[in-house]
Amino acid sequence: MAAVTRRLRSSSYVSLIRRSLSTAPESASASASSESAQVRSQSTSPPRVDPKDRNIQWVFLGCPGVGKGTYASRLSTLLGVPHIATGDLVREELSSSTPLSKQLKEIVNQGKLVSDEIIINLLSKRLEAGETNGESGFILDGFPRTVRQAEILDDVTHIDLAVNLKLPENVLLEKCLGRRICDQCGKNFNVASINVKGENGNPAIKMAPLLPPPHCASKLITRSDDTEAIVKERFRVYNDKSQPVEEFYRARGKLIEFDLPGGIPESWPKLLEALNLDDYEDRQSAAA
Ligand SMILES: Nc1ncnc2c1ncn2[C@@H]1O[C@H](COP(=O)(O)OP(=O)(O)O)[C@@H](O)[C@H]1O
Repeated sequence: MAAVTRRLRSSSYVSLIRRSLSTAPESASASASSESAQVRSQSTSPPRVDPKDRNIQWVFLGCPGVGKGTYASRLSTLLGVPHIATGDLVREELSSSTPLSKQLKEIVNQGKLVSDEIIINLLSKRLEAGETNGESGFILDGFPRTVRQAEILDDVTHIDLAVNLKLPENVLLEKCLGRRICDQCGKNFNVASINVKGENGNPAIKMAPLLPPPHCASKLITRSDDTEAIVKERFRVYNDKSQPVEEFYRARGKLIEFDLPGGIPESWPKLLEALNLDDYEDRQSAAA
């Protein structure tokens, strides 16, 4: 583990990603997904080890709108590791006026994925900055999103756990359409009030809106890619390109499947339980 941490901290980690990118064949995705499809192991269960003694190099998977950002960010605060969301890196780039931002705008607003090359360059820069600041460990949100990205990550470092958050697609659509961001502070909110009846063996799901405080209420904006047509295209792209990534980690015994039972109050304690962190939060608050 120490060797991996050293490797992660050393700047060679970033150059390794770049080197892997230039050598990984495009066709790797197809072969890896068919290989993984043959090996179907059960979801894993993380060890009950104090996170202080545990290497935290996790990835969060899941459809657009499922709440990867919400839960990855809460866990990052709890565990003291950086939360790195590639969607945020893309949006930061979009807000600049570089030639790359124009290219990205077009891709993102069609609900498509940015190329592996571009996303890995953005991620490498972010990791490089983290290395300089002495960061250790990470929770990646929105990466990897293709099997090729997963293979490149696997080539350069060890991933301990892949957490796959799940919600039914009708709930995901409502959640995406309800998303709002405060233009000033950047915090995320959701104005959707979700109340889906249980049918066809699926449980009922209720989620209260996550409303902004008064000082953010007049500054809410909607992401340009959160329209119904673009969200549906993103679901299609997810099923096509990103779902095989679930299989990639399942085949390696690293996948935790987590069906969200409702909003944050119901889901957060259950997620901590699934990650064997349920008593860790209590111990942290007791120590504070
Ligand atoms: N790992 C990635 N690979 C390719 N494109 C990405 C990746 N991460 C983010 N993007 C681009 O940024 C957009 C927004 O990402 P994100 O905020 O993670 O969206 P979502 O809410 O759909 O999970 C994506 O639709 C895609 O165009």
